[in-house]
Amino acid sequence: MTIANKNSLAKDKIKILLLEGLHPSSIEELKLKGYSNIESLKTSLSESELIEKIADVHFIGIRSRTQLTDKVLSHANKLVAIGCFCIGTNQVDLKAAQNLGIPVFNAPFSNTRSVAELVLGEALLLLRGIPEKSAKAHRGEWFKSAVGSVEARGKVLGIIGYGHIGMQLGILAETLGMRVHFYDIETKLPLGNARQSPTLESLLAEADVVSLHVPETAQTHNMIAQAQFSAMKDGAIFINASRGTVVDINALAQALECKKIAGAAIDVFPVEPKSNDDEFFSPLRGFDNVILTPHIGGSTKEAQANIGLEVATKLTKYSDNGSSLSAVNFPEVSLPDHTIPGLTSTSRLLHIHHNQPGVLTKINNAFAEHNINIAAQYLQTDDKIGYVVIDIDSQDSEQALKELKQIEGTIRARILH
Ligand SMILES: NC(=O)C1=CN([C@@H]2O[C@H](COP(=O)(O)OP(=O)(O)OC[C@H]3O[C@@H](n4cnc5c(N)ncnc54)[C@H](O)[C@@H]3O)[C@@H](O)[C@H]2O)C=CC1
Ligand SMILES: O=C(O)C(=O)COP(=O)(O)O
Repeated sequence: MTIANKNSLAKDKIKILLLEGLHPSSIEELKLKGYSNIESLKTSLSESELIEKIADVHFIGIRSRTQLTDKVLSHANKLVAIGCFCIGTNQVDLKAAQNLGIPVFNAPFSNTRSVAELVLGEALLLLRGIPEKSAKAHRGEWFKSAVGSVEARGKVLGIIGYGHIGMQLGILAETLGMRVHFYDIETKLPLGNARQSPTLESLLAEADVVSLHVPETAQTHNMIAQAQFSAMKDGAIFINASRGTVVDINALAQALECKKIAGAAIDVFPVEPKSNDDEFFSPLRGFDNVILTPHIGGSTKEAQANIGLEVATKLTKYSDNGSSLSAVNFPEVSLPDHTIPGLTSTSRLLHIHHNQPGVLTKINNAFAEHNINIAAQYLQTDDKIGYVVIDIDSQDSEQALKELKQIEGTIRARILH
């Protein structure tokens, strides 16, 4: 049994729900830090199941399938933080979470190498027409031919979205002698001999292999549709391991049908089955020259183990000392550990508020009125919210919490320890 301040929760009362079969490293890390009240499920949950379950959960861990919508979050009365055990955070309504004072953490690097390796492997196979030849062989057909088969060496790899994955892919591809061109909305430092294309159209016109590595945003929705397929080279190879919504899937099916695109590898889909037991429907089923994979770009032993540890550590740090470093929707505060000798007799309080002028002054005035001595104070804001962490003498913690809750603009206030 862990001991807690009267107004903070004992660790064994902190309820953690982990979904989508997270790697055991996540549970190991949580347990190591003293969190034992963990429910871990292999699958995602539907909206109604989530609404029911999330009501008494303090932390939730998900991957890319679980949709934490505004509606679901409005039932998350006790939720302290969300861990996305993946890169993408588009499955969470980040604004809704922010308004409720709930930080969202992810693992921005852990599975990037896995995606880059998969994409490069697929590019090589598709340039040689292997998926088609393999499919025929499985049906008893012998299709020995060099027609349409080319080496990767000297070919142009067009990367759309030159971020963590796109850059690694570029470096790996150059080791094979590919020429790397990329398109990004930001000006990026080209690694190796890569070069940035000024427009998406110019990139599409020059690439032998086009690979997508952008996040799901309003801007990337259907960014590759009929016009973009038309702008590609005849016989180009197309790869998408980013998000299904980035590509008009029917336009891709058409481009494959008319042989504009010679082959494709698709890992992500506009609609993906909720579990391995559900049937997968797609207009791309049945094309021998298309590699279809069930959203496994980041699904390697190494990536999942690293992600489990990384995100669990971020959640326990936030829970243990209030550190919000690397939250994607929340002001980032990096804090000293409260177990540092000399700080043990202090209490730490967290205050999350709407970012409006004067909140800090009001807090300090209220504390001064009650002779509450502030040992340390950390404040960060973003355009919407402010996050202040305050260390005070332990004996004053209850009064301080009372004062914090009365400050105008307060979203949440609690005693951490
Ligand atoms: N298939 C899978 O299992 C996985 C898929 N992903 C997906 O891959 C995406 C990319 O991952 P990272 O490279 O780590 O992200 P990142 O954030 O490092 O890079 C994304 C890049 O895209 C650029 N970008 C954004 N909007 C753009 C636009 N409209 N046009 C052109 N460029 C644009 C950004 O400036 C940035 O350079 C993730 O957001 C995620 O959705 C990530 C991991 C695994
Ligand atoms: O990291 C990402 O964004 C991914 O797409 C991987 O998602 P997953 O953890 O495999 O559900």
